[in-house]
Amino acid sequence: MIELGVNIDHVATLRQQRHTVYPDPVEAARRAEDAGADLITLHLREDRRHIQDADVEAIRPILRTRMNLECAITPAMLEIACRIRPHDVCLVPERRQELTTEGGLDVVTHFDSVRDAVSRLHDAGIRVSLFIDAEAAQLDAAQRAGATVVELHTGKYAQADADPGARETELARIRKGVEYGLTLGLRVNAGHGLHYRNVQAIAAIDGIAELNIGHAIVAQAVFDGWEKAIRDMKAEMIIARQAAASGRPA
Ligand SMILES: CC(=O)[C@@H](O)[C@H](O)COP(=O)(O)O
Ligand SMILES: NCC(=O)COP(=O)(O)O
Repeated sequence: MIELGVNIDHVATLRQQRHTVYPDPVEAARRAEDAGADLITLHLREDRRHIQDADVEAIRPILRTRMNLECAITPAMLEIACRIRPHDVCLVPERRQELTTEGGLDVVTHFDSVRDAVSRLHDAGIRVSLFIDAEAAQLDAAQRAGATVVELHTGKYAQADADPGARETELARIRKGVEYGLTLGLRVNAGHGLHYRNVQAIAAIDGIAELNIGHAIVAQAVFDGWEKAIRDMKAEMIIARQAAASGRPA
């Protein structure tokens, strides 16, 4: 089956907007698990625009599922990850001025630093995922760097919402990436920019193990409440996967 990682970054965004104590990402994580989240994803950005170090510390021990900590490859972040020891670390590229994560990690170009980071995290007992674009060269490099998991960046697919041709091109690229990643023996996850109307085609791709979704769930929670927003997203994913498996249109 397919797993849902609920990304709680933008619960913290709302809190940081006014430096209040609410809404509390710890409560968001606990209640996400109650609603069926298979894991909790959070991105500790270098600029600390949403998730704070204290959030990561507080959430790690209360989780009943697993923590997927997203971070950039910097000495400080690797230090934090090795101290907190989440179940998974997903290494992501970061640019200070970006609105959100714009592209995948360029493992080909930064091969040595990625390989060293993977090795250091593995030594700490942490599974490592690399957030990459669905390109054969990046998948090859990810495997050679020692990662056992990749997360394919679905941002371009999501941006093509209004352009059916571009959407199909991106979907085909992701399908091909999943297929190739599996032949390399990688666990293949995906995420970024997925929402209630575009998640189905991605969830239907056989072989994707997990989708990480945040912004759309937090947005939907404004209208429906947090738990319902999570349950509904998971239902969309599972129905799409089951329909694809049985040859029915989702
Ligand atoms: C790496 C990734 O795709 C997520 O972490 C996403 O970027 C959410 O965090 P931001 O919205 O801060 O980019
Ligand atoms: N890695 C992708 C993620 O965690 C969620 O991204 P988004 O749904 O907030 O765009």
